[in-house]
Amino acid sequence: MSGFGNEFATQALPGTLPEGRNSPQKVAHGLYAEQLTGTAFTAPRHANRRSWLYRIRPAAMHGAFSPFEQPRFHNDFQSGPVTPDQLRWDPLPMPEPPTDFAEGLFTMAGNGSAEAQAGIGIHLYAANRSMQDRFFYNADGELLIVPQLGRLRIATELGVLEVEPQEIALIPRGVRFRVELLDGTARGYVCENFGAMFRLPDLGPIGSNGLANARDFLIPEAAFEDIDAPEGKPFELIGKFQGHLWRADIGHSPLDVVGWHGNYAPCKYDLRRFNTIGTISYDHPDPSIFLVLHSPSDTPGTSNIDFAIFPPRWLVAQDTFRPPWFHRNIASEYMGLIHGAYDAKAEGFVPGGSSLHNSMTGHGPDAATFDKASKADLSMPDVISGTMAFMFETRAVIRPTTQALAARHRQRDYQACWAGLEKHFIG
Ligand SMILES: O=C(O)Cc1cc(O)ccc1O
Ligand SMILES: [Fe+2]
Repeated sequence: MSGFGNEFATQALPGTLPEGRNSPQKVAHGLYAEQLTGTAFTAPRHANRRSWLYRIRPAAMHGAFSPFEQPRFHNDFQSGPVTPDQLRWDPLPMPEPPTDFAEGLFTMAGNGSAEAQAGIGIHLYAANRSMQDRFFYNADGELLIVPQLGRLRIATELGVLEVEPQEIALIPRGVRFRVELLDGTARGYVCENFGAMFRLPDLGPIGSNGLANARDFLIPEAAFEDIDAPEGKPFELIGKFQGHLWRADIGHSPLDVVGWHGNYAPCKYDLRRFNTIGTISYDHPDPSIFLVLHSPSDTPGTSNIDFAIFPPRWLVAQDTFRPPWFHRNIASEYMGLIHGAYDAKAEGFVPGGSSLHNSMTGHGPDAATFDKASKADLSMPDVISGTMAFMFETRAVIRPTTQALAARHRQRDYQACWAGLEKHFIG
């Protein structure tokens, strides 16, 4: 099905969805009715998100929760000093022992909290096996999954999404799912959104089309599992709740929703469908022109999180330094690279890598990029192809975790990329 935030109705067995009401005395096929709300009951209609699920067993059926030990995945963004240094990392190394998606999550940075209902958790994942007899949900926020290596099959309560690198998946807060690896190994980025749900940005003078078009977001049809755990060998439900992981026994697959209707559902989007808009005269526009999704904050025009991409595009600007300019912003920027090379960095920023430039920290093109772009022949258009970088941009400072700062894959010489910028001043 297609269309961001649309109202959908889907059933894997005919006659599942009740007509004219949500909660009949008896649901067809002996199912239970359950409502899943993602916004306040009283949220304005345009922002109100909920779905009705018709399932084999209610979500309430599972054992008691106890802590699940996975110390690399958390929301401890510290309250002490945070370095204003420019930071960059190589990709997270692939694990050697069998590691699934939940076990392979590694928290890099973040701000805010689930409790504050504002902020971001930024995580990487590296996995080499599918989740087996195990299901995951996140009560703390919506998950934006950005695969960088390997295709994922994400089986959710509301249906199955298959995503490959250069596609993204959005899993709403609370929705239970299992991640299977279709290529044996997988690596990527996860943005955990503690604030308002991601939405498509207003387009202003761009008009009624452009950037990420609503119809290119794909939503799964209902698909269910009717699986009971073997006697004495329960499955596992892992929940993330208030910054920590918990586990509970569950005697059946919770992916047992036979039909659902509503507008609170997972979706996927192919970043290659992005309608990229840029200058056809002069100057390099602000990166807000590349906005895919944003989570608004309580201040109009100032996002909790912006998810922007840097896709293939033509550069035609005249009398212009065409790559990203040198800059300092009030916002903070965490970048990743899915594919190819990024136009502001000649080397060192590799696919699977990350960079972090916090509020008012100076950054921009490296010395090699500055040199090349300052001498480029602007009478010819230039094409940037075979690339896909992205940015999680937030209003609050992005605090790197202790493990990210200490990580072997951190590039401790990152600042050297600007050391070769020469003094050209002629007084
Ligand atoms: O820092 C970066 O590379 C991201 C970025 C790109 C751009 O085109 C303009 C501003 C900006 O922060
Ligand atoms: Fe920047």
